[in-house]
Amino acid sequence: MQDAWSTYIAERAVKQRHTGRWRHRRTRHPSDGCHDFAGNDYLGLAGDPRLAEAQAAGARRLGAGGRASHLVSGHLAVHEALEARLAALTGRPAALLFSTGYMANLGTLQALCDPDTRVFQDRLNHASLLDGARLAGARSRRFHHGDLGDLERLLARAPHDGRRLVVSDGVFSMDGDVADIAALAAISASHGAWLMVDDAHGLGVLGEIGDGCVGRAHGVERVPVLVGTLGKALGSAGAFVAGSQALVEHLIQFARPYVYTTAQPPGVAAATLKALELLEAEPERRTRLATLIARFRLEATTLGLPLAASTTPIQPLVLGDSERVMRWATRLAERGIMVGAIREPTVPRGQARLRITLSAAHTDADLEALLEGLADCRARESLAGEEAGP
Ligand SMILES: Cc1ncc(COP(=O)(O)O)c(C=O)c1O
Repeated sequence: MQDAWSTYIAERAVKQRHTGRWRHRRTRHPSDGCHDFAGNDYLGLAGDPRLAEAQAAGARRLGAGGRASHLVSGHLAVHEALEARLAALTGRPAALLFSTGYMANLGTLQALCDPDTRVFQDRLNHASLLDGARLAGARSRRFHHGDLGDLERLLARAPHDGRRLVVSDGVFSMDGDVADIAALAAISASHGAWLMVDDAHGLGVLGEIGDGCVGRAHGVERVPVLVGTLGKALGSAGAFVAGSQALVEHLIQFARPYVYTTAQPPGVAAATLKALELLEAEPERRTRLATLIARFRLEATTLGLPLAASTTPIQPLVLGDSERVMRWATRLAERGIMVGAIREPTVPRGQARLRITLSAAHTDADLEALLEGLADCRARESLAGEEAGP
């Protein structure tokens, strides 16, 4: 006879498979010859040997492990140096390092909010932002994606007691569009709310110096809470929250995912410092990325592919239904091309998509292979009279 846990696990598995939501992992090696259009390594720094060398040198000097939490004995000079560099990059007085972006968002919302806080989130915000508000027990409302009128309406209607926080992704991870930071900041200020932006996908890519879609253009008085992640364009791992000294101090005191976790291994912090050095020294990475984005969009338009209105390295092709997305992704995989196959519940029903991401590390041949693969998917679909979708 099955015990209650086995039954529960088996039933959840059946339901997950039945609804087409079963998730798979693929084991691969970064140099397996695949054309990788699924990652977030936008500047091609993750595979740069100089980051690996910096990481190894950091580990040799300071140890491979994080040893203890930051508040016990894990906080080293290399973490302090990295926080200072991140604060300078984003034009903020201070920054606090977290081990992952998920934890940075969870910890920040948990430390700032409580059941008396009113949180206003873009409907397409990252799961970690939604989970953070839930963890805090905050009163959350979600506004229609990018709909500033809807946000204004919700703010105007909500009682004016207590603290209010407007929360948005900077670059939306599944759509690639960029939030209107200036407008969000103005609306938040006029309704007495703070603005928190998670610029996980903008940092390193957008802004004059790769400081992201918030960065120096929108100072701490306009965007008091800024989150950036380090495992995407910066090619290493971890995340940070940048803002006033008082905000950082508050997080050190109250953000449980900061307090109760082991510090980031020092080698990882050393690798991120190297990435920041390369971000400044090699602006051609961003120029190359911009060229690839422009070429992809031009040629995809010529092929009649359902491009989204994105100018960032995230270039989704919204194919509609999940089966169609899986068909295209499988056909591309047969050609050695990896793309993200994104389905419900990550995106709303009927908006399943191929999430194609571009990187400065892609060669012209990589891009041509992708475009040929996509053209082939399209042609085979027409031949077979398969569902063409939008
Ligand atoms: C917008 C956004 N925020 C936060 C995260 C989480 O960051 P991390 O992977 O460092 O946990 C992600 C994705 O991973 C993301 O897309």
